[in-house]
Order: sequence, then C-alpha cells, then structure tokens
Amino acid sequence: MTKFKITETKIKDLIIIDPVVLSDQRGFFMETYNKRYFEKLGFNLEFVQDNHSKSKKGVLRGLHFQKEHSQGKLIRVTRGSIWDVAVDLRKKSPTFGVWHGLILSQENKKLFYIPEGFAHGFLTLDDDTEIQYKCTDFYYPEFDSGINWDDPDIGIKWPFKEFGLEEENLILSERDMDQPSFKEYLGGAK
Ligand SMILES: Cc1cn([C@H]2C[C@H](O)[C@@H](COP(=O)(O)OP(=O)(O)O[C@H]3O[C@H](C)C(=O)[C@H](O)[C@H]3O)O2)c(=O)[nH]c1=O
Repeated sequence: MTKFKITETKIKDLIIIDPVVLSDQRGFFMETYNKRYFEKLGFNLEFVQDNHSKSKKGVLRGLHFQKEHSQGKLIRVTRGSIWDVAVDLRKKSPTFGVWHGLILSQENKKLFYIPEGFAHGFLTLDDDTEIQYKCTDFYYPEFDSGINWDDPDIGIKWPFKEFGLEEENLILSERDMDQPSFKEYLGGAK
C-alpha cells in the first residue's frame, strides 16, 4: 500500500513528501514516517532527535546549520503554516548555494526532507504555528552556526508581501539579527 508520494526538487536529495491521508467519519490518519518505506524509496535515514517549536506569525528563524554533525531534517507543520527554505551548502554539489522554498502547513500536511549539508530557515505565516522535525544527528551548540537570512549572494526571495508581512516587523532572535554573511561563511570567518 502506497504511504508516501515523493516529489524531487531541482536540488538532489532535497525532497517533498506527501503522506497518504486516510480519512473516515472520525477524521484522518496518516503515517508521517516509516523507516521501511523510506528505505524502499532509497532513503536510509536514522533519526536520533525530534524537535518541536512554536512561533507567532511573522517569526523568521534561520538560516541555521551545524558546522559539524550536520543534521538531516524531516520537517512538518502540525499547526498553522510556514514558508520553509533550504540552502545547499554541500561544497561539491552542482547546486551549491542554491535555495528551494515551499509552504508547509497543517492543511497541506507536506513533509520536507532536508539532507545533511544544508542551511535551514522558515518564516511563519500564521499565529501559533508549530513545526515538528526529526533530526539525523544531535544538537551540538558548539557547532551551531548560521548565515544571514537576507544575504544578497544567496538571494532568497522571502514571500513577505504575498503573506502581508513586512520585513521591518519581523520577529527574530538576537543571533538571527546578526548572522555572518555568505562571504564570511565561505571565508571561514566568525
Ligand atoms: C536547535 C536546538 C535548540 N535548543 C535550545 C537552544 C536555545 O536555548 C533554545 C532555542 O534555540 P534556537 O534559538 O537555536 O532555536 P531555533 O531558532 O528554532 O533554531 C532552529 O531553527 C532552525 C530553523 C533549525 O533548523 C534548527 O533546528 C535550529 O537552529 O533551544 C536545544 O536545546 N536543542 C536544539 O536542538
């Protein structure tokens, strides 16, 4: 029985997963991860940590990655909606520095698998938005790092206007207000 529909992106191994939603008079049931099924699809993933965060509308978290112990992430939104974005930081990748963004929401139930070697960020489009994601390695604060979400060399087209958000009113953490540029990241600075 098919449990997931995989959609590839222009970036190798960065995939969008649509779980099969089984509805009945009570509501719905869906499997959101199945090791055996993912292996059949060629994704042999070992998750060791689950994360869950809640954000107000207009929060931007990112662009984050771990310099060592890079984490693959299987992301989904269980309440509200986000515009999620991944940036390919795999040095030898033909799509190095390329980004891909999409809407993940309680409604569309999509999952986004971001492999190791990517930076990750998201913009929340609803109040009380909750995301839950599985990680292929543990959190190592000493390796926690980032790149400026608005870096011109990466050029992410954040959909502020499309969702009635204003860049100047974004809600950011202290560190996300002052992340290194892509050039600094490339130069190994900071
Ligand atoms: C990531 C993480 C954080 N923390 C602690 C550290 C802080 O005391 C607090 C908030 O951490 P932070 O501000 O780094 O949370 P986010 O801004 O949501 O960071 C995450 O956002 C982007 C989008 C990601 O993909 C990463 O998972 C991660 O970088 O939780 C932990 O205890 N464990 C963890 O795995």
